Amino acid sequence: MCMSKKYLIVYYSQSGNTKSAAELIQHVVDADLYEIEAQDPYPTNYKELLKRVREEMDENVDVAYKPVSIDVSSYDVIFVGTPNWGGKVALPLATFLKQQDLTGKTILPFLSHGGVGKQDIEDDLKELCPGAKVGSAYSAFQKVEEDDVEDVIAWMYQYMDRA
Ligand SMILES: Cc1cc2nc3c(=O)[nH]c(=O)nc-3n(C[C@H](O)[C@H](O)[C@H](O)COP(=O)(O)O)c2cc1C
Repeated sequence: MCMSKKYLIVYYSQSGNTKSAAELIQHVVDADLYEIEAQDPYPTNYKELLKRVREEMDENVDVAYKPVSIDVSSYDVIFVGTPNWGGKVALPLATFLKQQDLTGKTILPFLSHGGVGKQDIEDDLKELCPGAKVGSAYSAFQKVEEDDVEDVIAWMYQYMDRA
């Protein structure tokens, strides 16, 4: 991967799994790292969390996120990390992405899932980031460990010439 490019990692993580992948990526590539958080924190109780997210998805809510100062225009490659939420990008991160102009940017998605894999998350990202080049996602079951670093490097290096 060309090191003169500027790299950003932006992610949402409800229970820390996507965060572990974000931190592993930052271990490999010199990137600025930002976490998106919901303005109104989600319940810690899993049933209540699912209920709220289901309602927000049904009602197509743009879930607000806590103010964060990221100027995406200064980056060439943006690693975007999300948990799989019903085959979609986590809602506060989706709101953030919708509000950015990512035209011409390379988006490298990574995600954590609970057993179903990446489903339609790449397509969801393409819709959320019109004009961006969205690569194929690195997908992890729950948390990544240090041992996964070789897989992460192999995934990143697919984009060496293009990113
Ligand atoms: C609202 C919600 C919806 C989810 N939907 C799915 C799903 O459709 N498929 C799946 O494999 N996992 C699903 N999961 C599980 C998460 O993707 C999984 O636990 C992930 O590791 C969480 O990452 P995080 O710790 O970064 O939040 C869902 C979790 C939540 C909270």
